Amino acid sequence: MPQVHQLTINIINRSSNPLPTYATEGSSGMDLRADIEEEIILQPLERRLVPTGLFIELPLGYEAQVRPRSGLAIKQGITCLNSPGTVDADYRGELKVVLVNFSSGPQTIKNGDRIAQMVIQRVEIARLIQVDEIGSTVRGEGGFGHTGKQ
Ligand SMILES: O=c1ccn([C@H]2C[C@H](O)[C@@H](COP(=O)(O)OP(=O)(O)OP(=O)(O)O)O2)c(=O)[nH]1
Ligand SMILES: [Mg+2]
Repeated sequence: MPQVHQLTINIINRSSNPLPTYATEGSSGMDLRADIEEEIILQPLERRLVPTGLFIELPLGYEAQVRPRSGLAIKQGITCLNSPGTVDADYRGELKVVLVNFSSGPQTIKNGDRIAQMVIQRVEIARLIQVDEIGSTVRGEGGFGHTGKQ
């Protein structure tokens, strides 16, 4: 699968870990690594803001999504509490990951562990126009499971 990287993004790496990379040529996300001096032990249902040591300069019209890794979720019950985390184009602070432990036992995070993945996405910047009526549809106001389960 040929992949052309047309988009370049400036990033500062103050961690001792390598820059995030796409693990395979078809990967959507680049894994983010924990940049921590001491290991973190997350107790059941405990949440923690985990630093990455990364500072990104996203072009306007893009966002970065911080998403969970499925392996961590299924093996250790660890996920991103605010999934998907939204990194705004104008954010210049450190990229951090809001981890939570949904397992029944303590879970350990070590420096350099790949704790989440970052997906770069285009976003539309919309202008809202206030009106009194909006167009009708077949679905109408039905939602939240109104079409059933099967
Ligand atoms: O998983 C995340 C989510 C957010 N952020 C950073 C970048 C983002 O631009 C900023 C604000 O995130 P968000 O808008 O989700 O949080 P908020 O609670 O609305 O804070 P703010 O009032 O600063 O927008 O925090 C992260 O580093 N990781
Ligand atoms: Mg916000």
